[in-house]
Amino acid sequence: MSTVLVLNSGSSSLKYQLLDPATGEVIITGIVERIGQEGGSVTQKANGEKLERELPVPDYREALAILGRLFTEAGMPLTEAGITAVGHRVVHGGDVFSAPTLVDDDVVAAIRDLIPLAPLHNPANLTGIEVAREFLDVPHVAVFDTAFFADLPAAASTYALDRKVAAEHGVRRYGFHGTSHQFVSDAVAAHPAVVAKLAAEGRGPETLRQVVLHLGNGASASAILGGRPMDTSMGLTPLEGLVMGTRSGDIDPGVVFHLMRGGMSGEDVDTLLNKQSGVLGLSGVSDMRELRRLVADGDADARLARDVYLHRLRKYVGAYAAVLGGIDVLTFTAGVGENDHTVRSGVVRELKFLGLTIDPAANEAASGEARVISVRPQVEPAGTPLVMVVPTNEELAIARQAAALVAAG
Ligand SMILES: Nc1ncnc2c1ncn2[C@@H]1O[C@H](COP(=O)(O)OP(=O)(O)O)[C@@H](O)[C@H]1O
Ligand SMILES: CC(=O)OP(=O)(O)O
Ligand SMILES: [Mg+2]
Repeated sequence: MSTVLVLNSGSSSLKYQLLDPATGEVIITGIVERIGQEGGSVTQKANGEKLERELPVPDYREALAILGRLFTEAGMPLTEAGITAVGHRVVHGGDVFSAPTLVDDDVVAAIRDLIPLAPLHNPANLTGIEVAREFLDVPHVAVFDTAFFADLPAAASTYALDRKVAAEHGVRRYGFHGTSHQFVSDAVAAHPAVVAKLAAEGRGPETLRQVVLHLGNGASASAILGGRPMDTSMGLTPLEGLVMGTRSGDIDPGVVFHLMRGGMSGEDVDTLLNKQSGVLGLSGVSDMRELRRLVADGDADARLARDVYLHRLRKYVGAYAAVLGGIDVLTFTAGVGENDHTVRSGVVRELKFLGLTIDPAANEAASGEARVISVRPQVEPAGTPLVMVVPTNEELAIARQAAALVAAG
C-alpha cells in the first residue's frame, strides 16, 4: 500500500494522519499537544484503538520521535508504513506559492522569508518540515492555505491603502483555510442535489454561486463562482473576518491605535486580538459546546457572544450574496459548522429574504455525510437556494495533492 503522512504543525501542537490517498482510508491519526510547555500529551487512534499518554514534549524533534515510537507500537513502524510522501500544511504562501510545492532547501528558505506575514503560523510549519525531512527520506510536499485564493479578483484582494506601501510590505488579502474551501466547494458542486438543481435550471456548473462557512476554532467565509473564489473573509493574516474562538475578526483598525496610545504594546494588542478575543474574550470560553451550555444556563455574557458571532455570520452571507449576485448553495463545514445545528439555524432563520430555509429535522439529524438541510418542496421552484452541511477533510485533500505531485514528478 502507498500511504501519505500528513503533518499539520501548529504553534504548540502537531496533528498527524497516515492515510491512503487513493481510498481515503485513515490508518493512524493523532495529535501531540503542549509542545515546549508543561504537561505535554499525545492522543493517537490506530487499529480502532485510542491511546492517550502524558509525557514531556520539549520540542518538535521529540514530537516526531514520539510519533515514530507510537507508529511502531501500533505495528506500523515508519519505515514499513509504505510512506511515499509527507504532506505539510503551510498556512501562509504569500505571493510566492499558489500550488502544492515539492520541498527543497530553496522552498524552506522562501517559507522562512514569509514569517513576517504569518508570525503565529509559519514558524511552526517550518519547524515541522525541517524536522520531518531529517526523519523521513521521502518527497515532502508543502500545501498552502492561501493557494486556493491566489487569484482572487483584484477588487477583492486589494486593500484601499497607499499602493506603494502595500506593495512594499506585501499587504493584500491572501485568504486562508483554502484547502478546506476548495475541498468543500468541489464536494458541493458534485453533490447530486446540486447537479440536479443546475440541470433543472438549465445552467452550467460555471454559474454555480456558493457561500462556504468554515467554522472551526479559526473561521472564514468564502464566495465562490463556478469553483473560483471571488472573495474570502480572512485577509493579510487569519485574523480578519468572522468572530472566532479566540480571534476578534473584523474590528476598526483605530482600536489598535487607541489601545497603543492607552499603553499597550504592539505585541500586547496582537496577543489580545488573536488569543484573548472572539468568543473567549466575550464569554470566558472558546469552545462552542461550552458556549452553548452557558447560554442554556442563562449566562448573559455567553448570550451576547453568541449574538455577536451570529450577527457577523449573517452579515458575511448577505455581503457575499451581493458579491455573487445571489446564492445557489450556502454550506456549513468544520467543527462548529458540521456539529452545531443551533449555529446553522441561527444564521439561516434570519436570511429568509435570500430564499434560504432550514428543515429542522434535517438540520438536527446527526450525520457525518454531506447533506441538504434546507426545506425540499415536492416541486422545487427554479432558483430556490440549497443549504448544506458538508464535512471538510483537509488531511485527505493535502494527502491527495501531495500524492498527485509526487506521481507527476
Ligand atoms: N458537537 C459540537 N457542537 C458544537 N461545537 C462543536 C462540536 N464539536 C466540535 N465543536 C467545535 O469545533 C471547534 C473545533 O473545530 P475544528 O474544525 O476542529 O477547529 P480547528 O481545526 O481550528 O482546531 C471546537 O472549538 C468546538 O467549539
Ligand atoms: C489559518 C487558520 O486560521 O487556521 P486554524 O483555523 O487552523 O487556526
Ligand atoms: Mg481547522
